[in-house]
Amino acid sequence: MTHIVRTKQLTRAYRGKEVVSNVNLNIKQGEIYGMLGPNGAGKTTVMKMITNLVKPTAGEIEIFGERLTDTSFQLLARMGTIIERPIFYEKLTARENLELHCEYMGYHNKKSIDEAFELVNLKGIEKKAVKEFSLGMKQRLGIARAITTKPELLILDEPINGLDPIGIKELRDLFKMLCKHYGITILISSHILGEVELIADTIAVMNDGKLLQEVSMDHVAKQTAEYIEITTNESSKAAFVLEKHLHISNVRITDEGQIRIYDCPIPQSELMKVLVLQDVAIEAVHKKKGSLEDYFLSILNGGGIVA
Ligand SMILES: Nc1ncnc2c1ncn2[C@@H]1O[C@H](COP(=O)(O)OP(=O)(O)OP(=O)(O)O)[C@@H](O)[C@H]1O
Repeated sequence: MTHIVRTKQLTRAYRGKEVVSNVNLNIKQGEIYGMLGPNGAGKTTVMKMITNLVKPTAGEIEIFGERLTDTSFQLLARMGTIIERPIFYEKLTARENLELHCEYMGYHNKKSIDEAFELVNLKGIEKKAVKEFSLGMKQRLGIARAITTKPELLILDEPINGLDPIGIKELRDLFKMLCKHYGITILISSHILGEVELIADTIAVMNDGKLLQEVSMDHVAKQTAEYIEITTNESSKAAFVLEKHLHISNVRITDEGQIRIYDCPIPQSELMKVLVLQDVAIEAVHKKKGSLEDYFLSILNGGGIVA
């Protein structure tokens, strides 16, 4: 598996206080990687270090397989970024802003500016001065600017802040499309679970400067799958019966002694019949679905869900 970004023990301290501590990220080529965490978790600082805006106190960053240093201009030219709010020359038009950006980046394919405007749905208004743009339009212009130079890696810090639901959906679709059709790897941060879960392939959960978990959404989906929960004070016997008589082994016994059956291959009624016939005393049976929110809260609270 090729990794586009890897950080090793990445750490940053301000006045002796670590705001990012020993963070190891592994961002794979072609994926959308979501950094999730409350305000102040350290997400922006990690992104600033990856884009050379802030120097790490300790640790290493590897981008496109090369170690990032003070002079890694070639590596930085392969990235498109929006860190914190995108800043523009307000009196200039949207197009002039992008043209200036291309000049600054030494990128000389002006046609890509038209493509970028089209992709972010700003075609037709690119001759307007940026000062007339709404917040949502500025966010989209920021993304247009980040993609004009055809980056291989997009780094977007809270890109959907302040957008309305339609704007959010448009950007979500755009990110997926950039990833799928253009093969761009995207690192995106957010403090809102619902935003990240809908687009990310991998999620890094951060809190208080630490990476609590790096997990694939496929894994999370399994953790939050449907299950049948049986309440009994004979959980070991029940698990034995399930295995012996029904060959059901995808079972977990909770701390409270309930049995959770994942991917149950037979109807609930049949399951009950067999347990009752084998003399297992059952108090209750429920069909349940693990919630994604609970899953992440359990990570944030230092728990973690065991498969
Ligand atoms: N230049 C700085 N000097 C001192 N402390 C800083 C500096 N930049 C960031 N911090 C502190 O580092 C911590 C992490 O900030 P950071 O902006 O990386 O978090 P975040 O997860 O991106 O949150 P947010 O979404 O609020 O920006 C915060 O406590 C912040 O106050």
